[in-house]
Amino acid sequence: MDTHDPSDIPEFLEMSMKQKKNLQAALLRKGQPPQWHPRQMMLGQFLWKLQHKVDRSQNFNIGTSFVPPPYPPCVTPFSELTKVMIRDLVLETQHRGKYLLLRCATPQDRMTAVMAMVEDEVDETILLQLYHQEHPDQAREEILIQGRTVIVKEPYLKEAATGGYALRVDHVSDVEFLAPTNERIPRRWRTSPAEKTAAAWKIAGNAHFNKSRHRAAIEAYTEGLGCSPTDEERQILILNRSMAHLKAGSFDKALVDADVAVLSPGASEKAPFRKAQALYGLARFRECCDVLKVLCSEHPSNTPAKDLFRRAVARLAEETNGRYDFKAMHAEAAKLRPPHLDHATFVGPVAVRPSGISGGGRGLFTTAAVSAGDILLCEKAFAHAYADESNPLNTRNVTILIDTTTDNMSMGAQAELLDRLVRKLHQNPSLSKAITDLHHGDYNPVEPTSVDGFPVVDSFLLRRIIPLNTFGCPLTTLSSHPRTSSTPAPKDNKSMFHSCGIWPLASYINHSCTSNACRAFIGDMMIVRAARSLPADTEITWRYVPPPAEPTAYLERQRLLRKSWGFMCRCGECREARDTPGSVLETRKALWKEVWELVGAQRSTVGVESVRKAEKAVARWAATYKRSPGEAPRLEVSNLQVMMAARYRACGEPVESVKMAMGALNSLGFFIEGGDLQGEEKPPVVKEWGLMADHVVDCWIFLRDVSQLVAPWRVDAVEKHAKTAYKICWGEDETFEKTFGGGK
Ligand SMILES: C[S@@+](CC[C@H](N)C(=O)[O-])C[C@H]1O[C@@H](n2cnc3c(N)ncnc32)[C@H](O)[C@@H]1O
Repeated sequence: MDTHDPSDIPEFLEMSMKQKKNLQAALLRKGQPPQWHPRQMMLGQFLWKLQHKVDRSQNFNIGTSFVPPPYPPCVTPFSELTKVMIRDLVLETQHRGKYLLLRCATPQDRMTAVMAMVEDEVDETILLQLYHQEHPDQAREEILIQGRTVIVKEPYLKEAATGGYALRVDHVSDVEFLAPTNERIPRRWRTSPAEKTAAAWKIAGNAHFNKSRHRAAIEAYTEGLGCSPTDEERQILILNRSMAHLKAGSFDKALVDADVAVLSPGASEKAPFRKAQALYGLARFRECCDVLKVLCSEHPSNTPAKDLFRRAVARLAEETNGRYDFKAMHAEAAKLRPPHLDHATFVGPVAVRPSGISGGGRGLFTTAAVSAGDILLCEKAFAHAYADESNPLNTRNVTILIDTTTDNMSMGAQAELLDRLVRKLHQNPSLSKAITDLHHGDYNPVEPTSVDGFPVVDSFLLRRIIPLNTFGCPLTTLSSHPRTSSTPAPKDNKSMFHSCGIWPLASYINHSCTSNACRAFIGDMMIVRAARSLPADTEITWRYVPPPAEPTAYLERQRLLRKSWGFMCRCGECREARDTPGSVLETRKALWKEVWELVGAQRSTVGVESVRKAEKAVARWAATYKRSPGEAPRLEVSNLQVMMAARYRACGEPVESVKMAMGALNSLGFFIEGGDLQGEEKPPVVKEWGLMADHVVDCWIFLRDVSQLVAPWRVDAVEKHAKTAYKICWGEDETFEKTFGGGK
């Protein structure tokens, strides 16, 4: 939702079509043995390219990857796989039930994938391409180290885009890196590491850790643990490994190590601290607080523990009562890049249930009555990829993933999101279900979620989940909204963003153009509020695509919904648009022209007679609808009424201008009692909130400003409604006064 879709860009479309043809040609050779080139030639070519590679840190570089048709990750235990040699492989085929034992014959190269030439035990050579191996935030360490042994399970051989052949590994769980002492390494490939003792491995591990080589550090500490360490050495190795896991984002493994350390005799205070850090990383704040409470009472001078305890208590409070310091969150988002904030998810009175919308699968429902503006959830992104919206491709390396099966393209941050998601699930299987349970269309995922004790991550499943469940997002709604942004809004794609993320619970919300909830962002936090009063057991809905800019946009909206999410919307607004005959659309077009000519923005001054004429034209337009505004909001009519309210005000007609502004709200389905400037002095009471269109807040602010001049008795009530509308759109009302000033 709201993400840039590069698949309509002609250059990319052309590239995709070309590659599709290449793929189809390659698939014709499926099952055939490849024409192998001599080993020296293949190694020479790879090394030559590596040596003559342009320094990519100095150049703008686009890496393209064409995703092959989906193939499943290996879920067969290693003991049931049989070894094959490179020469046994056939083209465009996944070799189920087989594995390759390989040694890295060259240093690695890095493009969209991590690559190296690898050889088997009879010295056959091939290019190995590993995808999604790296966490985008982490210091880049060597993954395919020359001389190291790797196992590729159920290998997939394909023609490489650059010519020749390659083993393509899309599933991180299909490759195993063997530590130097692993007994599966053939004797003639074995090298004897310099480190022989636990103490030496600890020193080696620490050296790697200090250079942010966390994989290597973890491996060294693991080797040390296999060298009969003393109790003291074991405690240090385990705690250091736990720390390296924390740094690598493997909170599950960090927790396992910390738990072992806590139970070891003579455990130091670092053990519960590591445990608390891992629990914090997994957002298990209550357990984290429990551990830290004991630690801080036993070691009152442990400052890092006290600091973490303070943060964990704050997160627990957010998670429990949904109260956030939004101003502080804005300050954090302004400072941090990427804007990944240190806050907890609050789940309000909502639950996932079968949707009431035909074909809608599951949806999110209220479990208690809520009022307009109430918080439904404030969710921390499970994964979030940031791009500076003012210059989204201002990075040296841009990745474009082109899926020729689904015709889906992702670029920059969207491609990065996939890497982030794969790494997070691979490193933290305890968190997987939140993502793998999300809607994935007709994709059939594999059953087991682990094999040989290791998590299985299906990157093709995630590739299906991402386009269906991802939200494009600004740095903050406050900084991007046309009303509060310091940069002018782009004319097209006004709510499309390059930054994006996955908010799993929010993903259960189905689409309706006549939505009843709104989302706003502060960094990687999404705030969802009720846009109207909702009784308990109401299905929450919002718009997947922006509201139509013009009456004819109905078909375009349906096309977008069908293309991206596979359904047609049948809300009141869409049914009204569908049932509107062409002749009525023609009438509306003519009326729009008439109104525009009478009071349009191109006219510097407008006489009150023209505004009255325009008002009549708008009334004729409003009479063309079959359904009430409550059922089918009339966005275009409302927009025109806002324009006329301003015109009446400029003509010195406050009563008429208030009537028009209230009319603009009524056209969106608002039902407001009192509040006009004639008759009794009754402040407006909103009985029903309507569609939360972009101009709703402006309307209320307009009403407040007019009231200040001619009817101060209504200012407080109007400002209260303005604040509620602001809270719904911007997610919070702490910045309301700064944006729109105080009421008096
Ligand atoms: C982000 S998911 C929403 C949660 C999803 N309903 C589920 O069961 O997990 C988007 C998918 O929900 C379904 N969906 C959402 N809104 C719908 C609507 N108004 N009518 C029919 N299907 C809808 C479509 O299958 C769409 O691809």
